[in-house]
This record gives sequence, structure tokens and C-alpha cells, in this order.
Amino acid sequence: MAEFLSQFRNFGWLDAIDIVVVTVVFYQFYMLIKRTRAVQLVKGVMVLLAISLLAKYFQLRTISWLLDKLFQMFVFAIPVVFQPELRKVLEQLGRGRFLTRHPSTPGIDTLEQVVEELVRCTQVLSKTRIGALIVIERKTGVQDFVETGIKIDGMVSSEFLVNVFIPNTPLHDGAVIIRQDRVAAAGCFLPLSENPNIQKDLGTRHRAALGLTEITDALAIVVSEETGAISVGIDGALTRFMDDKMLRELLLRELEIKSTPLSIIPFWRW
Ligand SMILES: Nc1ncnc2c1ncn2[C@@H]1O[C@H](COP(=O)(O)OP(=O)(O)OP(=O)(O)O)[C@@H](O)[C@H]1O
Repeated sequence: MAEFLSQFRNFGWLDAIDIVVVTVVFYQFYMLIKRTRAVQLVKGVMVLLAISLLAKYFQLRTISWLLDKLFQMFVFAIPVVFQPELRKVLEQLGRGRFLTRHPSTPGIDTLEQVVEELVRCTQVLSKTRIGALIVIERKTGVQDFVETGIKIDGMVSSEFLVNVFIPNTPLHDGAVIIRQDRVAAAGCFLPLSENPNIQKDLGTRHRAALGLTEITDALAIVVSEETGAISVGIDGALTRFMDDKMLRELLLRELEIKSTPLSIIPFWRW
């Protein structure tokens, strides 16, 4: 205890600066990877770190030894796995944009408005038989897929979304990605599902919606060009033939805006 307190007695302003700098660097790095799938890996490493500390504390030698070896491996693996994120950090440092402010979370009213705009736009798209694929990001970041399209960063509005999907316009091909209350990008390329059990009449638009929702917790709304049917992909399963009421209830529930009973949701799920 005395040793611990003596450390504090030697604590100078340089140590304070040291701690602040390290905190800021870690925070900015976290904000940078927060929207990508790399954050899951960081969480995994944190869990292993916690187990390793506990194993050391309780003197569990085999677990400690195993985890030590694993961490030695990480020294080489992490730069490879995080290569894109590390490149981005270095680029931002180079441009002097490391200390940027990060957008705050929108309120419930704003998100409710976003849901309304999405419901309105899917109704128009469905009635006019315009095919569409709209992804809504949740906890797992989908920045990797945002980067495959054209960055937009605009307000979510029904009119804008309908316009994006009008055939033969520059952005109609691919998916629109919504992040919170903003349209992050359009024309994004999503991974196709390889699930062999998908109905044969569902083409690549539906497969892309399933593909993304298999690997992230995002929601994917699909409007079929052929039938006008509205479907929603969640966790690699498709809820099909939704009307405006069902879609509104599902979005409000899944986006944790309002809790609605499950019974309203149809069970056309594959
Ligand atoms: N990997 C992908 N990522 C994003 N969008 C895609 C992807 N693959 C296809 N699409 C979109 O789907 C369109 C083709 O849809 P296709 O007709 O093959 O699918 P579908 O599931 O049968 O849908 P629909 O019922 O609308 O015809 C493409 O023009 C493109 O906009």
C-alpha cells in the first residue's frame, strides 16, 4: 500500500499529460474503428486480456502460459488484421484531423421521423415497382460497405430515397446505407449470401440483403422490382410481404424506438 501511495507522491504534471495523451489516442482510435467490424475483434482481445489478468491473479499457470503465447502471436497478427484502420489513423494524423469531433446520437423523435420516411419511401417504391435495397446500421459498424459506394451524408427523406432508386440514374445500382438519421452512402456493394436454402425465385438483391444481415446486426429493407413486395432482412432471415403497418412496427421495435408486441410481425421468414 505504501509503495502504491509513493507512486502518487511522485506524480507530476508530465505524468498527467502522458495519461491525457494516451486516453485521447485510444479514444480516437476507438471512434475510428467503432463503425467497422474491427471493433468486435478489439472486444475479443479485451475479454482475453481480462481472463489473462484473472488467470495471473489466481496463479492458473497453464491458462496464463497459453494466453501469453496468444498475445505474442497478436503482436504480429494485429497490424495485419487492422491494416486498413491503422492506415486511416496515420492518414488522419498526416492531415491533422485526428482530433475531430464525433457526431452525437439523434433523439427518439428524430429516429421516429426516419422510420416514417423509410415507410413512406418503401410504399412509393413498391407501388411504382422500383427495386430498392436500404440498409440500416445498428451496433455493428458497416463502414467497410459504406466505402464501396458513394458517400452522401444527407438527411433521410422519402423523396430523396425514391429518387436514388429510379432506374438508370447514377446511384440506383446497389444499396443505400442509413446511419442513425443520415443517409451515409448509396450504390454500396454488399456480400451475397451463400445460403443454399434461399428460395430460388429470390435474386441477387435479396441475397445481398441476407448476406449482410448474416454477418452484421444491420437491418436490410428490400423492395422487389418484379413484384413490389417489401421484405426485411434481419440476422440472415427474410421477413417478406410486409405492409406499411408491419414495416413501421418492425422498424420501431428493432431500432429500439418503441417496444411493440411480436404478434404483429408476420412469419414469412426463411
Ligand atoms: N451485391 C449486391 N449489393 C448491393 N446491391 C446488389 C447486389 N447485387 C445486386 N444488387 C442490386 O440488385 C439488382 C438486381 O436485382 P435482381 O433482379 O438480381 O434481384 P432480385 O432479388 O430478383 O430482386 P427483384 O425482385 O427486385 O428483381 C442490381 O441491379 C443491384 O441494384
